[in-house]
Amino acid sequence: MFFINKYFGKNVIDPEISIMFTGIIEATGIIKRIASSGSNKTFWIESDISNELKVDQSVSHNGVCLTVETISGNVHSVTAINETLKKQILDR
Ligand SMILES: Cc1nc2c(=O)[nH]c(=O)nc-2n(C[C@H](O)[C@H](O)[C@H](O)CO)c1C
Repeated sequence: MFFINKYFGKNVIDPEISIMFTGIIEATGIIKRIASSGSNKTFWIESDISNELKVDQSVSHNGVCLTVETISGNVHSVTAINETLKKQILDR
């Protein structure tokens, strides 16, 4: 599940406690599919706000800003490059 915010959010990572997302959470999304292409990963996410998004819009997912690539009904897709996957918590 992703926490989705159309604006910038911030992840606060405390290994003793867990991971807390700070910022206004506009929606939660369910990951419907993940596909790898080289070291990149594309996520298809179903959410109540997916159909309000625009292609090329920067949307925060668990505090990580990702660019919307496709929108189909209530599912949108984003791709995280390896650099992002290494630094962030998207695929854990
Ligand atoms: C707008 C945006 N879009 C993407 C994206 O589509 N895919 C991606 O992997 N990274 C993007 N980034 C950068 C990340 O939010 C993040 O700040 C950097 O990868 C550093 O961890 C940004 C800022």
